[in-house]
Amino acid sequence: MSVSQPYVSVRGMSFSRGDRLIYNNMDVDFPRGKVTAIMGPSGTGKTTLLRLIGGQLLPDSGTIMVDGHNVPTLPRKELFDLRRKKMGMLFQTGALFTDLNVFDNVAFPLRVHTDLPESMIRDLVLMKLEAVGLRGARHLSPAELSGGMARRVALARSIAMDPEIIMYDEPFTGLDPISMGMIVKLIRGLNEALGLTSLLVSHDVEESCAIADYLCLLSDGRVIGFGTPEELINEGNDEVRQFLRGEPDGPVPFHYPADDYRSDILAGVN
Ligand SMILES: Nc1ncnc2c1ncn2[C@@H]1O[C@H](COP(=O)(O)OP(=O)(O)OP(=O)(O)O)[C@@H](O)[C@H]1O
Repeated sequence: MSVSQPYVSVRGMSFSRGDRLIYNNMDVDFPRGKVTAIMGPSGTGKTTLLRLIGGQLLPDSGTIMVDGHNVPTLPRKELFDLRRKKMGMLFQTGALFTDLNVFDNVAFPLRVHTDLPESMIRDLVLMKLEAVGLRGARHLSPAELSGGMARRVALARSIAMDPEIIMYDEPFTGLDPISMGMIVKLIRGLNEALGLTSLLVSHDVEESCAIADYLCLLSDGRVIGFGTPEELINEGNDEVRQFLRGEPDGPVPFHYPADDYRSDILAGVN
């Protein structure tokens, strides 16, 4: 799919881990102001793609334009500025600081990256906490929060600096259905309220279809489908439909590439 004004535009991008080619000359555009869910079999490279967009990993070749800046060639300082001013990231491992309370966790990026007076930081933090429904929980410590609340505080922290794009990696993992529903609603709501571009990596087909404007399906180092959930469910190729319907048998292989099984067993080495 070609997008008229993408916020992120990847062209001819290749990336390997050791001798494993994760991306092979990939092109993809992520539309501005929309929620795009990036999906695909385990180990395809979804998290890797977010890290490439965030400049934490460098591609072997190709361009990764974020709002007109080619991330892989940005000097260090400009990359930090881009990340700080425009990108919010919510990684599953992005734990809260356990020795800071909820308020101070959300205030942290503002205190580190801005010279704003404390009175303004207070207003901003309360605004972000209000947006995730936890203004009343600001004095609690992370140990006093449920998993779902902690995820919402992390979300408030990741929007503290008013990013233009926010990348979520598996934001629903480990949440009970109610907390999951709240996060789904929040991701969608924040996208609209703040005019964000959102990229969401998730395995949850139902939740992703419910909030995403577009789905981007990756397999074997390339995009195998890009479109609205309806388009892909109704018109996607066999591989796309296999994935969205959760069918174990189909064109997407169950096995990670391996040597011949029989010779592997007989070789007797690990
Ligand atoms: N730090 C690393 N060093 C070496 N290989 C890595 C590293 N991180 C990831 N990989 C490999 O890169 C590939 C892509 O990993 P990635 O985590 O991006 O996949 P994913 O699609 O997000 O998977 P999942 O859905 O299981 O989270 C995998 O084969 C993984 O084994």
